[in-house]
Amino acid sequence: MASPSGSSADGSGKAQEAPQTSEKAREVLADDYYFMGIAGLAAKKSKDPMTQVGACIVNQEKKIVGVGYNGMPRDSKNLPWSRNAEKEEAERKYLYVCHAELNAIMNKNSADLKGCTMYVTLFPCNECAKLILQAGIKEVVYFSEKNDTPASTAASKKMLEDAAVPLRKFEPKEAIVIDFSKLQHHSAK
Ligand SMILES: Nc1nc(=O)n([C@H]2C[C@H](O)[C@@H](COP(=O)(O)O)O2)cc1CO
Ligand SMILES: [Zn+2]
Repeated sequence: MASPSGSSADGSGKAQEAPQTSEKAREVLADDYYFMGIAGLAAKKSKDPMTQVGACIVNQEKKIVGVGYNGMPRDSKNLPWSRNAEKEEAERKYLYVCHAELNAIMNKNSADLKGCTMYVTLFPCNECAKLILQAGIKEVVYFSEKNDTPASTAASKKMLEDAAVPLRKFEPKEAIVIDFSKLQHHSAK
C-alpha cells in the first residue's frame, strides 16, 4: 500500500533511517487518503453503469460514522439506469437514484452527524448540500467535479459557503494500492 503521509514515513519530511531491527517499517496512511479511499471503495459498489460515487462521513474523533454510494431506492427492482437525454424523464435514472451523500447520511451509525466531515468522490449537488447542512456536517472534502450541471453545482457552493462550511478539494499525489498478498500474515517462527 502506498504511504501518502509525506515523503517520510512519519510525515515529518525528514529522511527516515533504515530500521535497525528486523521489524519491517510500517506504512501509515494519512487521514485524507484513508477516508477518501473508503469513499472510493464504496463507489465501486454502485450499479450506476456510468458514474460511481462514494461518500464517507467521519466524526470529530476521526471515526467513520456513515458510508454510502449512489443506488436505486431500497427494494426497487426495475428502475432504469439510463442517462439517455432522448428518453422520457421517467425512463431515465435521475428522478430515482439516491445519491451517495444521501445514502451515507441515511446509513449513519451514530445519533447525529453534528460537526462531522463528509468525504465524497464527486462534488455534492444542491439537494445533497441541503442534506449536508441540515445534518450539521461542518466540512466537505470532495475529489472530482463534473461540469454538466453548472446550476446545481453553483447553488450547492453558494449554500455551503453561505453557511460557512469549508469545501476542500482532495488532491492526491499518489495512488493507494491494496495488494492482498502483502496483507497475508505469517506466524513468526
Ligand atoms: N454528488 C453526486 N453524488 C451522486 O451520487 N451522484 C450520482 C447520481 C447518478 O447516479 C450519477 C450521476 O449521473 P451521470 O453524471 O452519469 O449522468 O451520480 C451524482 C452527484 C453529482 O452531483
Ligand atoms: Zn446529490
